[in-house]
Amino acid sequence: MSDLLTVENLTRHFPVRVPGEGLGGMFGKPATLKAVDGVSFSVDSGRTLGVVGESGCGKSTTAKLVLGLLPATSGAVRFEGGQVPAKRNKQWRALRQRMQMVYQDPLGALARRLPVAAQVMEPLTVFKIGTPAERREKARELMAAVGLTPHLFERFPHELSGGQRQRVVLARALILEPSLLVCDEPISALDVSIQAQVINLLLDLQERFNIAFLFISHDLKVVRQVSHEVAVMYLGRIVEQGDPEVLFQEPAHPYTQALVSAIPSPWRREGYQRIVLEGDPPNPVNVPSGCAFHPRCPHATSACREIAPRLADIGGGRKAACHLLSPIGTA
Ligand SMILES: Nc1ncnc2c1ncn2[C@@H]1O[C@H](COP(=O)(O)OP(=O)(O)OP(=O)(O)O)[C@@H](O)[C@H]1O
Repeated sequence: MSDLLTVENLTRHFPVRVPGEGLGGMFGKPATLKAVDGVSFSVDSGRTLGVVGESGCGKSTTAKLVLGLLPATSGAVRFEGGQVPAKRNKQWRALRQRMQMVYQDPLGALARRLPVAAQVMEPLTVFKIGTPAERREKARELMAAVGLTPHLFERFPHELSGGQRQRVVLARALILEPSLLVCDEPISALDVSIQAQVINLLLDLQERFNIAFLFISHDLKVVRQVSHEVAVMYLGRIVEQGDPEVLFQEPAHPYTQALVSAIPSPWRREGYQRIVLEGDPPNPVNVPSGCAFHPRCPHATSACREIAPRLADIGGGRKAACHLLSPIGTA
């Protein structure tokens, strides 16, 4: 199975201004915010890579870089054998047909004054695919595939429930037959009772259409359920990556251990204690030296304060960026 999506050493730094001292600091000192800082991964056809990490760790920025919605500062994204271009040119538009995005807020993603069937059909019109009758037929097919009944087809988004709207968004994303769906918190705006339905639908669609997912969420339970592989991000970097069952049962990196320890029990091993992280929440403008996690890490040594660990193989198909887990080597 060859990689569908390969991300190599991707970085995105934002120029920002931070409050400074004296009069000159009134307007803020220029600084660099490292939202994504050297991220590499790959996703195979029909597989799911789940990306987790606390707010601000760079998940959404990674998604935008993959889709070419944001230019990278450095690094590369390869999709279906081609480089995703930095500019929105003809090649980018062709690739974008094959990778689609599902956002958190389905209402915000849909036009208010257009019946949902017309919105599902729209990508075919934009890309001039098929005749009007063929487009209508394809839209009906897709809406049925995501579990929308015909009496809803001509309704407006505000006349649907949150779950139905997310189904519309999915039908529209699938109509161009993408091979990759980038899902950024796709269920977090939905009622808990509906979340499971949408997750089951995503799993079903993946099996039927062999779609790969880059699945971003802060909900570790959902990520464990849907993912074939999980990447844990901290301050713009992947700190641990591997099979979800192993990673969630036996988290190796101290940060993953803390994340997993916060998940309500049946998941936790017997005797597994909740780990409360000390120290301030991370600031991507002022990334700590060495291992960025060291100020909050209960096991940090002097080496951790000085040398940035690289993401290295720690056995069992797992990778971690931690000096405690692999011999010292810088990132
Ligand atoms: N356009 C921008 N300009 C400056 N900073 C930005 C910009 N976009 C994102 N950031 C910063 O980059 C960092 C990563 O943001 P990102 O949205 O990728 O995080 P996230 O992990 O998706 O967070 P959340 O789970 O809250 O959505 C944050 O510190 C954010 O404030």
